Amino acid sequence: MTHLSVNLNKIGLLRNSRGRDYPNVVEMAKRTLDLGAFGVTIHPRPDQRHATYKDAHDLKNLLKKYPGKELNIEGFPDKEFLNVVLEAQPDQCTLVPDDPNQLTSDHGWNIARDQDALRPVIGKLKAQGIRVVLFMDPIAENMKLAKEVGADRVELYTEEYASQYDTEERAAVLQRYQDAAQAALDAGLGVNAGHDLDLSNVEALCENGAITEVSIGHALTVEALEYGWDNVVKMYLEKLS
Ligand SMILES: CC(=O)[C@@H](O)[C@H](O)COP(=O)(O)O
Ligand SMILES: NCC(=O)COP(=O)(O)O
Repeated sequence: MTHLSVNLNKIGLLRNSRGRDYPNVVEMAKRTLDLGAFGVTIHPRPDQRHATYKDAHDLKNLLKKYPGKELNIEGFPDKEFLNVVLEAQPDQCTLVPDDPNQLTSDHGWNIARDQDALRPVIGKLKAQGIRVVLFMDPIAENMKLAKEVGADRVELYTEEYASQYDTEERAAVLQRYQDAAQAALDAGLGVNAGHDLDLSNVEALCENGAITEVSIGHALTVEALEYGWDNVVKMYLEKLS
């Protein structure tokens, strides 16, 4: 079984588009957890275009009422982001090497280049009992270094898997992700995955059991326009069970 963490960024985007608290991110998180999701994720970006730093605190307060469920906060570890994470104390923090002006996340860490910056950040988060995840491209050779800089898990960046899923490259690409996941496990890391996963491609990625948690938001929100939020969350839970 793979845990489902629903990314609420697009709920935040809809909310921010009218300047009122509707839809309410905390209400959607509560609804999602009550449906059986393992957790919720937000990825607040410096411009707070969708998820906000206030959402981090509000969601943390909600999760206090859900023992065993988790809050995952993703983002680039700049000073403001780290202050928010250290205040909010999520269960998990996924560090993502995004520039502020990126449309969305589109690459994993270059740990060999960034290790001196990452080590103290990871140490500070872990000292607070926060599980630390590094957002990584599916390159098996890089997994040992993720462990060496102190990460607890990696999150495999799955855009390439998703974009190749409906092509004849599917099997080869999936094998590369499975090899990267196994290399992470062999290095003593847990394995998460996310970005562009959807109802059609999530099952094949997770069926060998190597992946502990997927975080899904964009496609899930779009699919909910067709099937309804509750039905879509239940559909993912069924596929990941
Ligand atoms: C790291 C990752 O893949 C997700 O957090 C993704 O970046 C969502 O961000 P947007 O919702 O801004 O696309
Ligand atoms: N880490 C991936 C995530 O949180 C959601 O990515 P997406 O499903 O919005 O592409």
